[in-house]
Order: sequence, then structure tokens, then C-alpha cells
Amino acid sequence: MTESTQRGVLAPAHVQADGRRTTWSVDDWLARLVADAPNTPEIDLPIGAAFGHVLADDVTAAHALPLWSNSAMDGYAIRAADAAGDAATALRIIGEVAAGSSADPVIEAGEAVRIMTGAPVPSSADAVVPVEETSGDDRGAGEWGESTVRVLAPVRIGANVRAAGEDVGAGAVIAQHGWRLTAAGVSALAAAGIAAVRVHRRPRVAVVATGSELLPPGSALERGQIPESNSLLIAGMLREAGIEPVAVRHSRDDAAGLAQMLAQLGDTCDAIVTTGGVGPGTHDIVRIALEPEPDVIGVRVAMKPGQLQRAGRLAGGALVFALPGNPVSAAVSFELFVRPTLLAMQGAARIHRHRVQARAATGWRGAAGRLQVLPVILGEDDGMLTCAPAVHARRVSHSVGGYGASDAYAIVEAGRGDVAPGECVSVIQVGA
Ligand SMILES: Nc1nc2c(c(=O)[nH]1)N[C@H]1C(S)=C(S)[C@@H](COP(=O)(O)OP(=O)(O)OC[C@H]3O[C@@H](n4cnc5c(N)ncnc54)[C@H](O)[C@@H]3O)O[C@H]1N2
Ligand code: MOO
Repeated sequence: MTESTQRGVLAPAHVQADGRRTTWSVDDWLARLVADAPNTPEIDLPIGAAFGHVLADDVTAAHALPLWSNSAMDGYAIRAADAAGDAATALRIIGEVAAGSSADPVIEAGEAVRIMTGAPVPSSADAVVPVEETSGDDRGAGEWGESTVRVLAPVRIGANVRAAGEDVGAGAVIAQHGWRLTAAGVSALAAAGIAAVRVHRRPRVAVVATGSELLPPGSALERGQIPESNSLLIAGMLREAGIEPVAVRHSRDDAAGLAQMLAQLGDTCDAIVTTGGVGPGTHDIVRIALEPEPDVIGVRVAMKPGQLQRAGRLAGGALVFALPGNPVSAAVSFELFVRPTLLAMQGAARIHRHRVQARAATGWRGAAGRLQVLPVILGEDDGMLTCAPAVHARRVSHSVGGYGASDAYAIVEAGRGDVAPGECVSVIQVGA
């Protein structure tokens, strides 16, 4: 299949007159991946299971928040007119309303009702005075056994009363389709009376680390062998993106075996993320296994690290993201391409993290002509966010050890050149 017949975005600038591909920009490669990625199906979930999912529909509040006007303080519900003057006013206690009580005692002039935080304010009261701003009768304040109470200072109408609907009105749109439900989000929906929501199913994603040199962590290693760490990296990054991987595999350098593994995983997965084996080498079996796939293409992207990218749809329908094997290249590729695409598949309105400015604590060499994505460690200096390289800027792709301390990436636009100490750069925070 030629590129022009493939689905998705393909800017003509990427195809030379002889049909060969030139280097892709990060934005164009991501746009192509997103355009090729189908949405996951919509499902209904109880609100208790919806955390981390992306809403498929707008959600309107089933009732107002607060539901009814209620007290912001432990104290006394009164008629403000009874405590308008300067002199301490003595009011007769006629009852008590606690949170959960449905009582609505009628308060006449000169009367008060003991009330607790969150309890409905009696309809006949228009203010609450906190217990600290009163003195009780001879049974003593603080014991709540008093029969009269003195209000020590004037009280205005509405004081310490949370009005019905002042937070959210009944029927108001409280969450929009495309929002990924956070802890705050699910709690807001539950509070607004929502029992279930329509969301996009999370993508089913498998992880395959490739390479015959790789042994399980902790194995005795012979020369040439190293611990396999990318599967932990990618599985962890999936979890950080709210997706529990459905399978985590390792493939030795056997292209036919890998092709079979991909086909099998593709039967039950929406996407497969592989690492390693995309280079031009004789053992680069991911490239070899994917070569017969007409809808999977390999490109060079103008970024550092992670310039070798290969992705598309397997004949069986599943997406494959074949990331480079160098650990930091794989991580950066996941962050820039896989995570946003998986979010787009769930209908997420925002697929990019926010970029903020940080001051470079030390300078570093830029990546000529390529977008530099440098693992950094965030800090703070005099209230200003700072960042320091976690790895040597010219030795990024393999430096998995230093990368482990990073919690953000500095994003340095192609053409900016070196970053001097004290200059501001864009960073995306990825760690907690
Ligand atoms: N002739 C060329 N050689 C290379 C090129 C190139 O353009 N021409 N590109 C370089 C770049 S850039 C990258 S990135 C890598 C891409 O390599 P592969 O995807 O084929 O990765 P591997 O060779 O399989 O591995 C690279 C490196 O990473 C280690 N690795 C791989 N998987 C794991 C894992 N699961 N856990 C830990 N470490 C892993 C592997 O042992 C290698 O050291 O190609 C360059 N070469
Ligand atoms: O461009 Mo490769 O993905 O860095 O090491």
C-alpha cells in the first residue's frame, strides 16, 4: 500500500518526489497515529467503578448542591433580626438539628435551635451563629445542655448558611464528555446524585519486550546479557495512564515467533506496545515481523531520543506501537505518542499534558534540528520551578539509571540550540 492510500493524516511534505518518506515532525506523527486509532466502545459503569475513565456523555446534576440550605458551623440557627443589636441577646433553645435530621422546627422571635455542621437550616431561621460566638446559660457553653444562649455579636442574614444550589444547580452540566474522571470528578458526580455514567472502555493493551539479550531482573548475567526492564517501564507507564496491561510478554529474537505472538495478542487487544528490534540490524525482529503488514509504517521522527518509530494497524485490527529498545527512547516515545493516542481512543478531550516553564538549574547541549525531550528532575528555587538534567544530554537514550530519578521532561524546540543555566524551558511533569 502506498502512503497516499493509507488512512490518516499524511502531509505531502513527508513524501518526496520519488515517494520516499522524509523525516516526520512529532506533531505530524502523532496526528497520524490519532487519526488511525478507533474509539473504544461506550459502556455504562457504576460511579464507584468509573474513576480514571473518560466520559462519553455530558453529565447533569440529578439534584442541587447543596440539596437544601444547611449549616456551615456547629452552633445555633437563629433569626438574624434577634441578634442585630450590640448587646448580647439571650435566646431560648427550643430544639436541635443534627446532620441527617429531617426536623424543621419552627423558630419564633427570641428562640434558637442548636444546629450541627451540614444539618438542614430550619426554614424559619436565616442565620447560624457559631458556638464560639455565644455563651451558654449556667449549664455552661460547650456542654450543649443549655436552655438559653447569648449571641455575643451582631449576626447578618445568611451568616454561616450554605444556600441550596449555591455550588451547583439541579440539572446543571457538572461534567462533560471527554473529561477523564479524577478523584475530584467521581466525588462530584456521586455528590450530585449520579449512580452510573457512560464512559469509553479502557483500551486493552499488551506489552511485548523483545531481545534475546534480556533476562528477568535478578538473573545471573553472562557477558552480553542485561536485565529486561522495558516491560516494567511500559507496563508502569500504562498504569500511570490508568490502563492495566492485559498481558506482558517477552520475545526472543525470532521474527516468526514474534509475528505469531502479535497476531494472538491482537485477537484480544486493542493495542500492543513492543520495545526493541526496530532498527535496521539483522536481529531487529520487530521491524522484520511487521514488514508484511501493509498498514504499519516505520518513520524517522525529528526528536531526540526516539527518532525510530514504527506503528499502525495489524491485519487483525489491533494497533501496534513498535517503540525503540533503548529504554529512555521507549519512555519518551510512549509519553509523546502512545499515551496521547490511548487517550484519544477513549475520546479524551485533552490528550496532552500541560506544559509549564521551569528555570534550568544547569545548562545542557541542545539537539540540533530535532525536538529535544530530556528527562529532568524538578526542584524549586525561591518559589520558581527549576529543572536539572537527570541524564547527560548527549547520552540520553540508553541512560536508564539516571532516568529513574527523573520526574519530568524538558521539551526544547528544534532550532533553539543549547540551554544556558537560568534560562526558562518548557517542562511536562510526569511523576507524582
Ligand atoms: N545503523 C543504525 N543503527 C541504529 C540506528 C540507526 O538509525 N541506524 N538507530 C539507533 C537508534 S536511534 C535506536 S533508538 C536504536 C533502535 O534500536 P532497536 O529498537 O532495534 O532496539 P534494540 O537494538 O533492540 O535495543 C537497543 C538497546 O536497548 C536495550 N534494550 C532493548 N530492549 C530492552 C529491554 N526490554 N530492557 C532493557 N534494555 C533493553 C538493548 O539491549 C540495546 O542496548 O537503534 C540504534 N541503532
Ligand atoms: O533515536 Mo533512538 O530512539 O534515540 O536512541
